[in-house]
Amino acid sequence: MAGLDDVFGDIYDDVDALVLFSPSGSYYERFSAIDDDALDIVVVGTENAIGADPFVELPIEFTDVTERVRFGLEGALEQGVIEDGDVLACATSVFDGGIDTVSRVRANAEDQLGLYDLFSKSRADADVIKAVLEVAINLGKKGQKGKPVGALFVVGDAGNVMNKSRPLSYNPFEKSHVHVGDPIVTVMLKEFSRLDGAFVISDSGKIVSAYRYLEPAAEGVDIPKGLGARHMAAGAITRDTNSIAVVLSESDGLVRAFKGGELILEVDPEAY
Ligand SMILES: Nc1ncnc2c1ncn2[C@@H]1O[C@H](COP(=O)(O)OP(=O)(O)OP(=O)(O)O)[C@@H](O)[C@H]1O
Ligand SMILES: [Mn+2]
Repeated sequence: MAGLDDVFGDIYDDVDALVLFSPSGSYYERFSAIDDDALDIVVVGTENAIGADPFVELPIEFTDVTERVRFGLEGALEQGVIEDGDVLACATSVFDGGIDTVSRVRANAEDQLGLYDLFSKSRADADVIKAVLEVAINLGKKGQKGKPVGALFVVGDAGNVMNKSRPLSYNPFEKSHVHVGDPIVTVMLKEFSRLDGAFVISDSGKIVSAYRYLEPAAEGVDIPKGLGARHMAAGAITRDTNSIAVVLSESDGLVRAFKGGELILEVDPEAY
């Protein structure tokens, strides 16, 4: 009689690599001990606490498993750890706790979201982009005194962004040296996001200005219908400069990221 291995075994039959998402140290060691030279093991996670090599870093702990896997594979392809067409067994956690699910996926280089590029190939530091994304997600979760709030952050290439925008009000960051990673910044950004305009942040994370009205050239920008002026300006400034933009929508509550004039990422803060 056939055992479960004969049935479920198809899932990991002839895979080129095993991709472990945020494994515990002991879990990782059990797989590293497998005696099979043809089987590569790749670890993906928000931090490499277990010192795995190769390792692919996630910018956020995607709660959507499809996004988590796609981002991980995009990063692994980009780093040359796996190849286009490789068959992978991706082991991850869908429910709370440890790894509970294995998906069989074929790596497809043409099916890239550009999500990995957003972090690794932008002018701004990956940590800065990650911090801004976190601020936007937190702002989206809590709103401003319970009311939904919108916000627009333009990150990187700040000199050019300043040249293609003008002030709507005095700049509270004029003489300050605050950085997106600083604990006080979340409070400040939350406070200042009540008023109009965009925050401009440098490659290294310094907050250059609040209250900027963006005036980029809008041609060649193809953002989804239904999004308004804030999203249009966000998309356009990333085409007109070497920046990326993170937008929290006041009307639908979603956080979106743009690069090169295109929508790259869309997440629901409530899911984090
Ligand atoms: N060019 C711009 N630069 C900076 N901020 C802008 C720009 N255009 C609009 N905004 C800001 O976006 C706010 C909302 O505008 P609008 O409703 O048209 O955008 P939206 O894309 O629909 O965003 P939301 O989903 O948050 O409503 C404006 O009140 C303004 O603060
Ligand atoms: Mn609107």
